[in-house]
Amino acid sequence: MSPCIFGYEATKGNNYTATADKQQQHKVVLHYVAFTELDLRKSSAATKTTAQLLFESSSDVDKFIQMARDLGVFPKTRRILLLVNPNGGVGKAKRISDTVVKPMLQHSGVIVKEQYTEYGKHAVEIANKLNLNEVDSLVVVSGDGVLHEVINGLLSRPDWDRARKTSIGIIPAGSANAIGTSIGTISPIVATLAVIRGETSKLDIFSLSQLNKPRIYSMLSFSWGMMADADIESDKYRWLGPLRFEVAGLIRMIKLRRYPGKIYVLPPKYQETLSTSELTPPQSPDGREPESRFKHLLDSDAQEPTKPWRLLPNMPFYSMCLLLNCPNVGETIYFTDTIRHNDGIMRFWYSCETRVRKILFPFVLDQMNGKLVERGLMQDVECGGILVVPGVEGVPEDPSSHLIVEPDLVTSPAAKKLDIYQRPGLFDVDGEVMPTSRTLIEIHPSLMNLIVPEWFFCKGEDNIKAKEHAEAVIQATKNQARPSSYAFGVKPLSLVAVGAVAVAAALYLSANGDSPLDYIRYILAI
Ligand SMILES: Nc1ncnc2c1ncn2[C@@H]1O[C@H](COP(=O)(O)OP(=O)(O)OP(=O)(O)O)[C@@H](O)[C@H]1O
Repeated sequence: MSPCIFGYEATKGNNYTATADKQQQHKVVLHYVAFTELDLRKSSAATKTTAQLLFESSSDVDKFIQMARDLGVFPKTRRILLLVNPNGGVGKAKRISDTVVKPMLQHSGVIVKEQYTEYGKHAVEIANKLNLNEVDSLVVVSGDGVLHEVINGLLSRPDWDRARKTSIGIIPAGSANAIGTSIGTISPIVATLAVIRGETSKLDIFSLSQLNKPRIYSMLSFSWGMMADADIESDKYRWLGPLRFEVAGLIRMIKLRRYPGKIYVLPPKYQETLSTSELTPPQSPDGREPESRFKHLLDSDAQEPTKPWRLLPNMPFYSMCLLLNCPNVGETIYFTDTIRHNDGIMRFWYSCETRVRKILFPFVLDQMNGKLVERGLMQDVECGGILVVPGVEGVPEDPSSHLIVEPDLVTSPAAKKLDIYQRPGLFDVDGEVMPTSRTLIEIHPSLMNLIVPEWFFCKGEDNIKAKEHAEAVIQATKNQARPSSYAFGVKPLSLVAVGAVAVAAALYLSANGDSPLDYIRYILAI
């Protein structure tokens, strides 16, 4: 990859003589990023460095700078609001901001205002109140959670249609960092370079509607079942960093739950089959964002959805469901290469599998190589909309809110025999919990603009250079032997985690009078 300039400093000294002190010469220092790896999913993929150009006169310096600007070599002047979550990840956001982001922005010509988020959901408020005349891009130094808040703050404004055009960016500094990993900006240097250069690609957004509740917007994922539980429960192990997902996932996989419910889907690209008058969405009474045309399905007294909706087969008990907008679920889970954040399609995976060994091994062995979905563990559905009808509704942590809405699925003798989970399973949207109830999920293709590296290739965008680079990266990823820190496809730290959990489980079982051998037999036999 060619080096990429992100800023410069010009000094004008005395006119040139062979003996002049170098410090006093006319010079331009170019700040640029050099790439050391082709696979930009690695945090060590790039380094920043400088080159010095000497000129004979100050007018030569001016001419050079003007020419470089005209040719687009230097970044364009823009105004950025930088939101830093001091608590993101294990508190690394502040360090990344101070040691990488701000020093790089200093010479870029980009005008920056920095603000710390002070409490949960603060970023929603900031994006909601932002003066759009003063900011061109809203960039977070955080995990995916704060970007989710920014999107929700912008899209819930009365002037959402203008706000959605403000470009948004992320410098990954959280635990999962799914968006940054997916677009190849996991290195803070590459991410900051992308923010400075300001190239954007379209971003599809999912909206999640529930009866009488404000709509929620998602740029990344919706899940229910094993993966949702593992993601949300992993918050207890935040101190472990990205490893927290593996530990929580393992615990949840060992005792899988069956969740009762039904899921209906619309055909993919359904919107394109509608006439223009059908496409114009009805405005909500307060003039806010357009309402859903399928809003009537949210009423629990509504009839079963009819054509073009269809009920997914293998109902009515799930072990996991996942809707995803990009290839990575996190830094350590590369799910599939078949999704892009701007392809206008919803891809949904679900599984009714509850045999531990059938789930555990693919998740341990294939979580980094994109083969998780190739194993047939999960059914893959392309769709244009989803209606999720859980058998038990409520706020998971509030027992007084729990309501069995599908008694046949939950309390029938057949359900009891299958040990169906009697409480609401967690609904996880972009890593945040939402109430578990009838939910309509719709796609809004290309609704927002996401800052990406200028070589990032997205289907439908005609950029040959970016396409070639993307293909080279995919090929390199497929060909590469696993990084040396992996043994038998598993990170040593994961092995330590697996070992620690196994020992803890054995001790726990011994304390309860059970034999650890019975436990191992139980896992292998189910
Ligand atoms: N100053 C703060 N104090 C406490 N919580 C905060 C603060 N600022 C933001 N938050 C909350 O921190 C949560 C997590 O933030 P973030 O997404 O940056 O990190 P993460 O969860 O570690 O990363 P990821 O989302 O990639 O897993 C968000 O829900 C946000 O509301």
